[in-house]
Amino acid sequence: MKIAILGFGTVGKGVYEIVKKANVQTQNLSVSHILVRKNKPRVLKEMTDSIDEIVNDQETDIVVEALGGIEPAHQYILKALEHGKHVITANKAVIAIYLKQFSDAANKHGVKFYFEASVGGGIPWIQGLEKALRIDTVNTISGIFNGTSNFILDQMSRNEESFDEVLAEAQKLGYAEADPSADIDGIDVANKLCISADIAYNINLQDRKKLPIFGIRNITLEDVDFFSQHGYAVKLIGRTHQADNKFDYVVEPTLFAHHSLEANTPDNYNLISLNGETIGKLDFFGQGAGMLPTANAVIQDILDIKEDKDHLKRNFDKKMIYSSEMTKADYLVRANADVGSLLKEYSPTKEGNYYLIHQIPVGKMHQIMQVILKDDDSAFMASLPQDKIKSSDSHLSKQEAVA
Ligand SMILES: NC(=O)C1=CN([C@@H]2O[C@H](COP(=O)(O)OP(=O)(O)OC[C@H]3O[C@@H](n4cnc5c(N)ncnc54)[C@H](OP(=O)(O)O)[C@@H]3O)[C@@H](O)[C@H]2O)C=CC1
Ligand SMILES: N[C@@H](CC=O)C(=O)O
Repeated sequence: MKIAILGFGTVGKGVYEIVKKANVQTQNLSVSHILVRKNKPRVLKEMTDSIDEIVNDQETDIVVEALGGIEPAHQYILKALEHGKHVITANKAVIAIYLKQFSDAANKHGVKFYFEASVGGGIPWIQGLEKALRIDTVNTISGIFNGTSNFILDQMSRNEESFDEVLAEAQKLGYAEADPSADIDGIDVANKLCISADIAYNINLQDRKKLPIFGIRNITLEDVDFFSQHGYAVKLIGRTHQADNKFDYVVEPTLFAHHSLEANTPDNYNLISLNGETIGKLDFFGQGAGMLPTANAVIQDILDIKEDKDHLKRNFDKKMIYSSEMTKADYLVRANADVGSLLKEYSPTKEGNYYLIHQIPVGKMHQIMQVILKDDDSAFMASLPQDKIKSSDSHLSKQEAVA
């Protein structure tokens, strides 16, 4: 099979490297083209700057899109599908918006559109989710979906390195997005959660403007220490659950007890869980970012196409209602401004600059946080796992009540 790779950065190079290694599974694969920008030197004979040359090449079977971003990735994927090429992409930003359009185009032109690498890097998450859905309704999806933010939080807590230092390291290691604000502001998690929810619920969740998304941009070493003193590690989490034709959805920092699986997910690793009716809780763990793990997931899709393996078919046309009130949680909010009055309905208690708020609807907490940020743009918040905060030995239950 001949493969064209669009984009020769971290992922594109990883795919090229694995195909070139030509092991037993991949020995009949070869790279026909590599799309690079006009101004780039052509250091490999496969390089071209013409997408038309690629889609019009009768011998190219599969196009691997690894450019990133929305345009021209969106147009190039459609063009390749319309020219009868199978398409594989790792680009969650473009899939989160156009999954239905790509799937419809692939069906129309009798080709496959696969995207395992787009969520969870090297973890076979999409495949695991689709397999669970063959039998079960999946009610909950949650977990650590971003390698860069996990690497940052892990290094901050283990080595007391500053946020900026660790972010620079994550960029050097090829974990971060071209614009790393997607990693630290929760947008990348939101894209991956959106793709997962689209598949799990068979919906087309395109408009995420009103969804609660809060990242780790404002976290400090002092926050990490404070949480740790109280027995918790902080992780950036994506979470959705459905019931009675409604679903909720949130991206936010969350605290986990030191002994939990989440707290022990290190480096660039992801931990994604689903809950199905008969299977119960299933956890998926592995490297969520990085050149070779991500390229490995792309090659798995290539081999599925080579072996003519179908993935789950979805039309993404179910209508469900998003509810911001479906779930309540306890939160810790760190703010320099006096925010007690904003939160008084939820019995806040206070320790230093940290407010503990009880059982507030998730959507409401995110709305209030937007107000708090207007007074203190360095404020931070994290939710708490329900079963932990109520334990009588928790230091957090011994805080002062806010008048
Ligand atoms: N890195 C990772 O661990 C993972 C990445 N992904 C996804 O994979 C995709 C690629 O990521 P990654 O490889 O890390 O990104 P990189 O920035 O390392 O690579 C992208 C490459 O594509 C090139 N490129 C961008 N636009 C064009 C264009 N119009 N024509 C030709 N070349 C272009 C870039 O060139 P230039 O540098 O000149 O802009 C760059 O060389 C992204 O969607 C990302 O979200 C998914 C899972 C994991
Ligand atoms: N920037 C992303 C790359 C993989 O999806 C991450 O850090 O998880």
